[in-house]
Amino acid sequence: MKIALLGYGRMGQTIEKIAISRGHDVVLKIDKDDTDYDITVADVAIDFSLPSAAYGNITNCLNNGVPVVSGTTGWLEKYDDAIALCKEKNGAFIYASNFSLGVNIFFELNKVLAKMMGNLKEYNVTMEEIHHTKKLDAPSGTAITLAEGVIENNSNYNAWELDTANSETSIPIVAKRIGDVPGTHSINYASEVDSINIEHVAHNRQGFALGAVVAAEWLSKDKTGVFSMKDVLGL
Ligand SMILES: NC(=O)C1=CN([C@@H]2O[C@H](COP(=O)(O)OP(=O)(O)OC[C@H]3O[C@@H](n4cnc5c(N)ncnc54)[C@H](O)[C@@H]3O)[C@@H](O)[C@H]2O)C=CC1
Ligand SMILES: O=C(O)C1=N[C@H](C(=O)O)C[C@H](O)C1
Repeated sequence: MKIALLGYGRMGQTIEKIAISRGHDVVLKIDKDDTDYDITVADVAIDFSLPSAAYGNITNCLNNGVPVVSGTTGWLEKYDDAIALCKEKNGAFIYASNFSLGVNIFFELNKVLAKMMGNLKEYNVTMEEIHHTKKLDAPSGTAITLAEGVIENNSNYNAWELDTANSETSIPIVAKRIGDVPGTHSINYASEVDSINIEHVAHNRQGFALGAVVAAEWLSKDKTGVFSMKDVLGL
């Protein structure tokens, strides 16, 4: 498979190694100063760029009939426009706030726990995410997906807020930036008598990168439409 990497930073470089180890050719490595390139030389594109760049990269792929996988976070105010373009162009697109297998299992665990806690009003939920100091967006895309998982499955909550919640129905997400932490997410339900805590800890970026390459392999096999990692992993 011929892969275009849109964004050649920490994730782009990790994805390149994994893609090559799985027998793929990386035919384009596009970073911030590359404006003049032909995306159609690739069978599939993988975008891990910046919140400000992701939408332009995705629309370029969809407008040129190239299936695109995006893991960039912090651009989701334009997600519905990307979906509409994908449908209009009969294209293929996957966005995931987190491509790792472990986090996608954690997403499902979070939903089950949220449902179980729905009738237990004595527990209050809080979330925490910890990432490296170079991260541009807060809260993380993964934390937002986790908060949405609680809101969809527990009628005690209808919103999330960064740091402190201003109402009982809002989930506070505390975002910490420390060293080179690849990504730690935890969800805590606390009552006066006890607490329940679930946590996912990424040890490095390999899991995110492998998931993105697996998603690109899956998407490039004659798929049209908008998909998620649940589709790829069959969860
Ligand atoms: N969904 C997931 O599983 C994961 C998502 N991420 C997200 O992926 C994104 C990238 O993360 P990192 O690689 O750690 O960041 P990074 O800062 O190391 O790399 C981003 C690269 O994009 C480049 N760039 C800037 N403008 C561009 C443009 N127009 N086209 C292409 N590239 C451009 C930058 O120069 C930089 O080299 C972030 O939004 C991060 O939150 C990171 C890890 C996992
Ligand atoms: O910026 C990162 O590094 C990460 N970003 C993603 C997010 O915002 O959730 C995924 C992962 O946690 C690493």
